[in-house]
Amino acid sequence: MGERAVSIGRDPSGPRGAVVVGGPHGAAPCRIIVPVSAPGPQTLAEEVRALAGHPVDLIEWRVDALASMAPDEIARACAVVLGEARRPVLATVRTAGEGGAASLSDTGYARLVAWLARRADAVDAEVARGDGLEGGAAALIARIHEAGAVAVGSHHDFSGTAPEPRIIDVLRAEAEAGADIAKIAYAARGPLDLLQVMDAQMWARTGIGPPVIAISMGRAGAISRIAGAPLGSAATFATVGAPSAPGQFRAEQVREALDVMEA
Ligand SMILES: O=C1C[C@@](O)(C(=O)O)C[C@@H](O)[C@@H]1O
Repeated sequence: MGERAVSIGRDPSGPRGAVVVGGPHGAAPCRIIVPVSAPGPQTLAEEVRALAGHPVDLIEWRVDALASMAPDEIARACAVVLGEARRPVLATVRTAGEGGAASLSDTGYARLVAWLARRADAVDAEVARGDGLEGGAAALIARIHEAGAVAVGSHHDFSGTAPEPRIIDVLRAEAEAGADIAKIAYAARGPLDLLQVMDAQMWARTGIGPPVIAISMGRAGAISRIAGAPLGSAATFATVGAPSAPGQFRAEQVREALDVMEA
């Protein structure tokens, strides 16, 4: 287990191409994901274009950063991001309970996620949202798969870090719900929190199946963002423009660090 590789990109020969995440431990490189979080279509177009020339493997579009969540505005922004992107796009609707800006009912969230899954290359699925849905997180992820996108299971806690067994349980629950990639992010209140997250990642990389992204947010957790493949990290988030979470480094800094860690 833990050797699974996931190809992200619904049209590998198209302008956004495809990127493989995960694969054999040690050999599979950690991918760099850069968020774009402009408030509207015009500024998003500029933000996506500005990624050219930077070491970006995947683009994360933070849908919740839009100034208006009206369906027309989301559709316009989506067309711009997918049209301008030259890397596969992961669409993320981060809800207020998990550190984002989207205030949606569980069914409204599921509807938007399914809509995005018919367009984007991959979609983030907050597994906790599944609790309020018929069929739970597994049904949410099944809708993403039916729509032809890769599902990234996620869980975020900006208030602190859970004990390691709980972190492993969350990653396992994401995998059991059908996520192609399992991701967690916890705020580090100190170095011991970082170690809980890193230990959980190293256990999960062989124990649960899908590639794992485990992030310890904030200064004390910074090493988790550059640990790379040797410590079981399938991908990491880095910035070109504005950061989307505490402790993110610039994409160039991460590229250099990963080159050292993965040499
Ligand atoms: O899940 C994550 C990870 C993240 O929270 C981070 O800490 O880098 C940044 C978010 O944009 C992304 O959706």
